[in-house]
Amino acid sequence: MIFSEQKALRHYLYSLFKSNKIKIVSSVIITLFSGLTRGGSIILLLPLLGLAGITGDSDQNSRAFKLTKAVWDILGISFTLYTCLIIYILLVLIHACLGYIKNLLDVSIVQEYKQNLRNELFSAVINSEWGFIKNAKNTHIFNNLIDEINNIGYSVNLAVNSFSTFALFFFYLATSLYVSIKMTFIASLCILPLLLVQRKLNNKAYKSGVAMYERHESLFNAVLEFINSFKLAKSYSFQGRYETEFRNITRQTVRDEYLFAKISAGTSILYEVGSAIIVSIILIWAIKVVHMPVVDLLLMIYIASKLLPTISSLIRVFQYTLNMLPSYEGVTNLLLKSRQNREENGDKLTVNGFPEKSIKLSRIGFRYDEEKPILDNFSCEIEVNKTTSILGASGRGKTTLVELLLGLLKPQAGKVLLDNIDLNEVNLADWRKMTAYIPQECFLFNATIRENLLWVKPAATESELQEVLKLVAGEFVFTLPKGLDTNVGDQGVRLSGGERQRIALARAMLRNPKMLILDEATNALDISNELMIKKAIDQLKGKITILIIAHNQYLHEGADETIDLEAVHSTLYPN
Ligand SMILES: Nc1ncnc2c1ncn2[C@@H]1O[C@H](COP(=O)(O)OP(=O)(O)OP(=O)(O)O)[C@@H](O)[C@H]1O
Repeated sequence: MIFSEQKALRHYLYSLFKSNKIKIVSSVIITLFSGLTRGGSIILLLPLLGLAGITGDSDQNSRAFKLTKAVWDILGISFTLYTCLIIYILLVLIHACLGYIKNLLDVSIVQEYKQNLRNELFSAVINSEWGFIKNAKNTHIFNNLIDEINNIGYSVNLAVNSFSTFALFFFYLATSLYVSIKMTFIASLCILPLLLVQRKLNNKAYKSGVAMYERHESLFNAVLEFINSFKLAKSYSFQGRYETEFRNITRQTVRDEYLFAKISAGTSILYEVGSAIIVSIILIWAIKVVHMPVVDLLLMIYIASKLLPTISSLIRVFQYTLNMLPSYEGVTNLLLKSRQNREENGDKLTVNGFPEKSIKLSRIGFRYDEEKPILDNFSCEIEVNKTTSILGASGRGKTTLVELLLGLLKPQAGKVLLDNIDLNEVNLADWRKMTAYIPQECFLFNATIRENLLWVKPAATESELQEVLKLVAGEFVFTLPKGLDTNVGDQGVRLSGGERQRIALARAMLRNPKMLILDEATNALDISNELMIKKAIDQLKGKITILIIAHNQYLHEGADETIDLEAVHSTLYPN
C-alpha cells in the first residue's frame, strides 16, 4: 500500500470535501437548520403541555417555557395554545422541506464523487503506457473501476450524512451544555471508556476491509476467467470444478461480510448498554443532587436520547469508513500508478512528412524481466514502402519488436528512429494514426459488421466498405442474410475464426495506413482465403510499408527485406 491507514483516511476525507465543498457545506447548513426546526418543534411541545394545563405551574419557570415565551415576545404574537400549534405545524413543514432538499443534495454529492473518481481512474488507465496495462491484471482494473468505487460511494453516502450528524452532535451538545454544564461533563467522562474499547474494534474493521477487498478481486477473477474460458470448461467437462471454486469464494465472501457485521453489531451493543448506564447516572444526578424541574429533566432526557445515539452512529460510520478504506487505497493506488506510467504526448513532434526513408531500431536492449533479455544491442532497418518479413520461432520476440516500433513498449537501451528522429520525441498518437496493426488475437466488438468497420473510419461510404470487404474478406459478408448489418456477437463469436480475421483485416485496410503490420493475422484462414489476402497485400507493395509476421512461409514470398530473430536468439542463447 502506498498510504498508511491514517494517511489514507485523511486523503479520503480531504478528497471528499474538496470534490464538492459548496454542496457539502450547504448540506451541513441545511441539517443545522433542520435540527433547529426539529428542536424548536420539540421544545415547543413542553410549553404546550403547560398551556394545556397538563403540567403544573412550577414548570412555567422552566428554561424551555421562558425561552419560548421570549421568542413569542420578540415576534410580537400572543402566547396561546393556538399560536403555539400554528408555529409547531410551520416548523414541521420547514423541517420536511429542508429534509427533501438535503436528500437530493446528498445524492448528487455521492453520485458526482463516484462519477469523478470513476472517470479519473478510467482516463488514467487508458492513457497509461501499454507496458503498464499489459502487466496489470484485467480483473484488478475491472474490480476497482466497478465494485470498489461502488463500495466507496456507499461510504461517501454515510460520510456525507455523518457531516450533518456531526453538526447535529454539536447542536445537541450545545443544548445539553445550556441545560446543565455539570451533567454534560459527567456524561462526557462516562463515554471515554467506551471510546477506548472502540479502538480495538476499529482495527478489526480495517483488517476485515482488507480481506473483503482481496475477496472481491478473487470473485471478479473467477467470473471473468469463467466467461473467457466457458467453451474450454464445457469441452473439458470442468463445470463441477468451476462451481466448487466459485462456491468457495462466495462462502469466504459471506464469512468476511459476517465478520464485519459482528464488529458493527458489537459496537451497537457497546453503545446501547453504555448509553443506558450513562442515562441512569445523569438521572440520579439530576433528580437526587440538583433537583431539576420536570420540564428541564424531560428536555435533558430528550437530549441524552439524541446525543448518545448520535455518537454511536458517528462511531459506526467511522468504522464503516475504516472497513471501506482498503477499497479507497486500491482505487487510489491504481490511479497513482497509472498516472506515473502516463504516456506523454503533449509537446512532442507531430509526424508530418516522415519517415520518408526508414524506421530503425538502433542498439536496442529489451527485457520483460531481469533474467531473460529478448533483445540485446539489436539493430535493424525497415525501409519505407518496402515489405519486410520478421522471422523467428515462437517466443523469439516478434510481437515485442512490433510493440517497440509502435512505441507501445519502451526499450531499456537504444533508440527507435523514424528517419533519425527518436521515437521518444515524437507524438505517439500521431505516429500510430499512420499505422494499422492486426494482432494475433483480433478483437471484434459486439456490434454489426458495418459498425466494426466504421470504428476506424466513421465517415466511410457504403462503396468504400464494400470495396475493402471484397478485397480481403471475399464474398462471405454479402451472402449473410443481413449482410453488413449482421451482428457478430461477443468478441465476434457468431463468426468463424477465419471470418473474424477477414473482418479485422478489412477494418485495418479501411484505415488507409502508411504502415501495415500483420502479426499472424491470417493464421485461422484456409489456403484460398490466405491467397486472397496475399493478393491484396501484393497490390499494396511499394505503396506502403508492410511488416509480415507469419508462420506460413509463402506469405513471406516476395518480401524485400527480412529480420531474422532466430539468429538474434542464437547469439543471445548459444545453447
Ligand atoms: N508481459 C510479459 N511479461 C513477461 N514476459 C513476456 C511478456 N510478454 C511476452 N513475454 C515473453 O517474451 C518473449 C517474446 O514474446 P513475443 O510475444 O514477442 O514472441 P513472439 O515471437 O511474437 O511469439 P509467437 O510467435 O509465439 O507469437 C516470450 O518468451 C514471452 O514469454
